[in-house]
Amino acid sequence: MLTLLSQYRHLKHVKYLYRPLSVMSSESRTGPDDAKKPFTDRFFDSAANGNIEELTHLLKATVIVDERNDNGWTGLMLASRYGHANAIKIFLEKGCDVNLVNKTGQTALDIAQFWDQSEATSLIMDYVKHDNPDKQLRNFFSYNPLLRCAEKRKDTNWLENKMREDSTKYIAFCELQPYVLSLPDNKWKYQIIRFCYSDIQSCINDKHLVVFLGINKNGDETEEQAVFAIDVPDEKKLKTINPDGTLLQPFPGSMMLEPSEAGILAEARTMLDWLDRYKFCATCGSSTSVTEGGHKRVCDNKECKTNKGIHNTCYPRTDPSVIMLVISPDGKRCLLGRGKRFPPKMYSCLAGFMEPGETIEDTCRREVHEESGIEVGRVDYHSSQPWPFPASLMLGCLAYAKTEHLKVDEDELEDARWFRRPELVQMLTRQHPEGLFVPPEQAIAHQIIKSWVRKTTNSNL
Ligand SMILES: NC(=O)C1=CN([C@@H]2O[C@H](COP(=O)(O)OP(=O)(O)OC[C@H]3O[C@@H](n4cnc5c(N)ncnc54)[C@H](O)[C@@H]3O)[C@@H](O)[C@H]2O)C=CC1
Ligand SMILES: [Mg+2]
Ligand SMILES: [Mg+2]
Ligand SMILES: [Mg+2]
Ligand SMILES: [Zn+2]
Repeated sequence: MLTLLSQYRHLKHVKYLYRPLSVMSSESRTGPDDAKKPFTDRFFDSAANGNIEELTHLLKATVIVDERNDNGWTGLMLASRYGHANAIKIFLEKGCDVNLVNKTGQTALDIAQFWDQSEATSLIMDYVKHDNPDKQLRNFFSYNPLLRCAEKRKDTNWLENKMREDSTKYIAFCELQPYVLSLPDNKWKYQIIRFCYSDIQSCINDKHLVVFLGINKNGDETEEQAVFAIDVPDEKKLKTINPDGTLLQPFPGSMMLEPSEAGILAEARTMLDWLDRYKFCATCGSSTSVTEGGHKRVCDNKECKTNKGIHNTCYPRTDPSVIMLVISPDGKRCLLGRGKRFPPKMYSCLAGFMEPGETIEDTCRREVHEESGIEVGRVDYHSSQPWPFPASLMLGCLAYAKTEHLKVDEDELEDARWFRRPELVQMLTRQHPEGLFVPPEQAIAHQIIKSWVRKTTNSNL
C-alpha cells in the first residue's frame, strides 16, 4: 500500500486523505472558555447537557464514542442519566457499545431506568432489540452492491443479450484506471461513469477485455440491470464519448469513491488486471481465450492438461495477506511500524503475504517475528478487506505478544515502536504533538487500531 502511497504523494488526493480532523482544534464552536477545556471534558459536558451541535461535531472522530470519564461513565450513560433523547440517538447511530458498564456496574439502560428517563429507556431497549447480533464490521472496498450471479457466466446467450440491452451499464478502464466524473462539492470526490451499450459499442471487439461484474439490485430495473467492466486502451475514445470524464489513479484515488463504487472497482480492477497479466497458459505457455464472462481463461492447446479436469490456473487470483495489530504482553501498548516508503510521520500495522501451507495465525506469528523480532502467542481474527492493488485480500488480526524487545528488520521497516493508548487516540484523530498519524479510515489498519482503542476505554492504559 505504502509504496504506492509515496509514489502518488504529490497528488491532490493525498492531501485530501491526510487532512487533519478539525474536531479537537482549539478553534471554538461554543465560546472561548469552552475551547480551552480538554476535549474529553467538552465531550462529556455536551453529552450531559444534550448539546447536540457540539456532540455532532466532536463525534466526527467516532473513535471517541465509547470514551469514559473517571467513574467509567460513557457519553451514552450521561445522556441517559439526563434523558437527552437526541444525544442518545446520535450515540446509537455512531455505533456506541450499549453493553459497557460504569464503575458501579451499571449499563446506560440501568441508568436510564433508575432515573426514570422513559424515552431514553425505550430508545436503548429498541436498539438492543433490533441490533442485529450478526452485525459485523465491514471495511472499505467490501461494499460491492452487485449480485455476481456466477451461474449466468456460462450462459453465453444470456450474456450476449445482456451486453446489448438498453438498461445495461458499462464502466470503463484505461490502463486499469477507471473513467470517472469529478464531484468537487461532494463528500466522495469521484463517481465512476456508466456508459450504455450504444455509447460504448464501438469499443466492444475481440481486442478489448470485457468482464461481467453482476446485476445491480439497487437499480430501477431491480433484478435486471447488468453491469460490465471494459478495458479501453485509448483514453481519447472515452473523451469523445464523454468529454467530462477523467482517469482516476486507483491508489489512492479509489478511496475517494463512495464505498459501494469502491466495492465495484475492487472487483472490476482485479479482474481486468488478472485478464491482462495471464494471457498465456501457466502450464504449457500457449495462448489462452477468455470465457465465462471474463471469469476464466482456457488454454488454446487442446492437448494441455489444464483442459482436463479443473485447474486453478484458469481462474482469477487472490493473494491473502495478513495485517495485525500486535499488543504488548502487559496489554497496554501496541506495535506500529514505518515502512521505508510510507509518507513522513505515518505509522501502521505490520503486514505480510501468506505463504503456502500456512494458517492465518502462523503467518501473523512469522511476519511479526521477521519484521520486529517479537514473539506472538494468541492471534484473534478481526475482519478482512479486499485490496485491489492488484489482488490482495487483507486478513486483519490482533496478535498478542509474548516478548517486547524489538529487533527491527531494516530491509523492510524504517522504524517500529510501541505506542500507548492515548498516543494512538492522538494519531487516529490527527492530534499527535509530533504530527504522527495512522492510515486513513478506508484502510483496514485504521479500523483494527480503532477497534482496540475502543475496546480498551475503561482500562486506564
Ligand atoms: N489495507 C491496508 O491497510 C494495508 C495493506 N497492505 C498490503 O499488504 C500486502 C503485504 O504487505 P507487505 O508488508 O508488503 O508484505 P511482506 O511483509 O510479505 O513483504 C513484501 C515482500 O514479500 C514478497 N512477496 C511474497 N508474496 C508476494 C505476493 N503474492 N505479491 C508480492 N510480493 C510478495 C515480496 O518479496 C515482497 O517484497 C501488500 O499488498 C500491501 O499493499 C499493507 C499494509 C496496510
Ligand atoms: Mg510486511
Ligand atoms: Mg514481511
Ligand atoms: Mg513476507
Ligand atoms: Zn496450456
